[in-house]
Amino acid sequence: MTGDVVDRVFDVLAASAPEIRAGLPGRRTKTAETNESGERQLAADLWADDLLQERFLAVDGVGAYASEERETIESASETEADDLAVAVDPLDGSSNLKSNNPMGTVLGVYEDDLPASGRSLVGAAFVLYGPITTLVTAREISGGEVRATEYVVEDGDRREVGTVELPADPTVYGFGGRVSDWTDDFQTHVRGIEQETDLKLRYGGAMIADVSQVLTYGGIFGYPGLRERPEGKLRLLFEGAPMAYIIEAAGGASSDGEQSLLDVEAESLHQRTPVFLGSEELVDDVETALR
Ligand SMILES: O=P(O)(O)OC[C@H]1O[C@](O)(COP(=O)(O)O)[C@@H](O)[C@@H]1O
Ligand SMILES: [Mg+2]
Ligand SMILES: [Mg+2]
Repeated sequence: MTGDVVDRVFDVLAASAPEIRAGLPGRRTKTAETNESGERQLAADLWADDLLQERFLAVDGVGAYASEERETIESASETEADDLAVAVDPLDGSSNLKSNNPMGTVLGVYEDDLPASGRSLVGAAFVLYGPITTLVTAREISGGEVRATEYVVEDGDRREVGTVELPADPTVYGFGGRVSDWTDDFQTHVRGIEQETDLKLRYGGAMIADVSQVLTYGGIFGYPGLRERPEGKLRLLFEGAPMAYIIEAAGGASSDGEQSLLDVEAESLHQRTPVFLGSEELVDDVETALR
């Protein structure tokens, strides 16, 4: 039953992706509005949020919709006690719209009322609007095993490409924020990566696109806690936990600097957290450096 609802949510995301993509060209301008995180919203952010709210709340078995771009949780017109909640970053990396660089959509499907920790996730997915539109999903397949699968989205349908597994030999790294805003410990750690490893820098300013490189080539993506903002930038419910669910399903690891992002307690809907996602040994190294 839960698995069926999760599948329907993934289907709706796949069906909506080409439509969202097609609606982007005319919506690259900033509006006068700001979201709960204090960021100026683009016309595209607001439009994709409205579209996804309507679509997901119409799914049988989905009772609630929450998003980075709206203050409060929206409920379906008719709800049941065991309904699932969908939490969405409608456009991740939307500042890339101006320069025409890749962006994405992220979602988590939670079985508990929001805010809930990543341990309540029963599914997560992201769409990458790159040269082609791809969808990566993660959900339980049997007996507690969660699998990540990649699809190509064509004509609103998803065609399976295969299981996603991080390569054993990592090759890329990328960290967000300004270097001067990083803590001394984190600066030292990154200098070590630059000078003592063979990893190549890959950073594009959209978490989805950067994590997709990590899923493909192995490595690490992170947005650390900053000197003036120890909680970092990315949001736990809409970005950190869903991506952690996916990367852990693909054989990688996640961390807020101390523990798996799935174990971070969720106290508020728009809560931020430092985010590290990638190959297990590289995530372990960050935890050691920040300890
Ligand atoms: O420009 P910065 O500070 O490096 O931040 C980039 C990060 O912020 C984000 O754009 C935040 O996501 P939104 O675009 O959904 O607000 C991430 O995708 C990206 O990793
Ligand atoms: Mg985002
Ligand atoms: Mg966003």
